[in-house]
Amino acid sequence: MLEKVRTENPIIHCITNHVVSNFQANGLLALGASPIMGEAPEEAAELAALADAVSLNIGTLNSQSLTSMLIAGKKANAMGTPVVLDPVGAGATEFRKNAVNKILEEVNVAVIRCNAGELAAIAGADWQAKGVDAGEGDADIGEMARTTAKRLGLIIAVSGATDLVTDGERVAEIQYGHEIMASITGTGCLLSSVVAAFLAVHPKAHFEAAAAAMHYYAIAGELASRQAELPGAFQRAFLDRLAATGEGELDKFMQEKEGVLKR
Ligand SMILES: Nc1ncnc2c1ncn2[C@@H]1O[C@H](COP(=O)(O)OP(=O)(O)OP(=O)(O)O)[C@@H](O)[C@H]1O
Ligand SMILES: Cc1ncsc1CCO
Ligand SMILES: [Mg+2]
Repeated sequence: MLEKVRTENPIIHCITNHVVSNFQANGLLALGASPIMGEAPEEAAELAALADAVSLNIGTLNSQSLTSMLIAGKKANAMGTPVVLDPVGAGATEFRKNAVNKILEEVNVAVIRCNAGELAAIAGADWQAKGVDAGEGDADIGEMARTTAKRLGLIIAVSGATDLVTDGERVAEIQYGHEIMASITGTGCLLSSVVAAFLAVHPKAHFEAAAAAMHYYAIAGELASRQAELPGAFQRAFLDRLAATGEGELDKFMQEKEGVLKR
């Protein structure tokens, strides 16, 4: 599924936050997609119309960018283009919570890519999120993801030490990755747009595409963690692994892991 992203080079329209915008664009380029960032309401419909997927991220939302997200999301829906939503810090403020609800009411979102704290906010579960970070809680993340995916009729891809992807019925669990991935900002945000890029080229298999994106990303992170121990070096190594990891490297990595588990 990864090679198809590289050969088709999909255009991803990102309305994202100003913390990660550059990292997100570079990560999409490393993957082999074509990012275009743009958040003016005046051009939101045109950008969404030329894109193969739309990636919405509320990390530094304001009323104008919310308007743009609604315009871009609706245009994408009308064109049959997939929309991914990253509800950054959904539980942190009323503004974010209301915005997520409004987007979910007005736009047909294919995948919500979030961390556990954001999922809990959407699910209405008891949870101590920590700003944009996942935080802590007792709720069963798998159960929360499944019931919320079913209720909203979409796919949920929740990241953390273990990633879960579910459409409410099927569940894929990804155990790869490394904790250093959470030590640089925006690994979740970039992941959301990587999911969008995989959806763009697999229109009939969104669940499989989201799971493949999460596998590729976690493995690239774990491979990069073997090359760099500190955040600055890791960010570089991670971009390099996103670019250099192909289907062959993914297969080799998973076979090695399997071997370790069996031993
Ligand atoms: N403890 C961990 N062990 C392994 N992988 C991790 C760990 N924490 C995060 N990751 C990986 O890092 C990536 C980003 O996930 P994370 O849950 O940190 O997103 P996020 O909270 O939305 O990040 P941000 O908002 O800063 O962009 C995922 O690929 C996830 O698998
Ligand atoms: C730190 C931060 N604040 C708003 S968005 C963002 C990027 C990580 O989600
Ligand atoms: Mg996030």
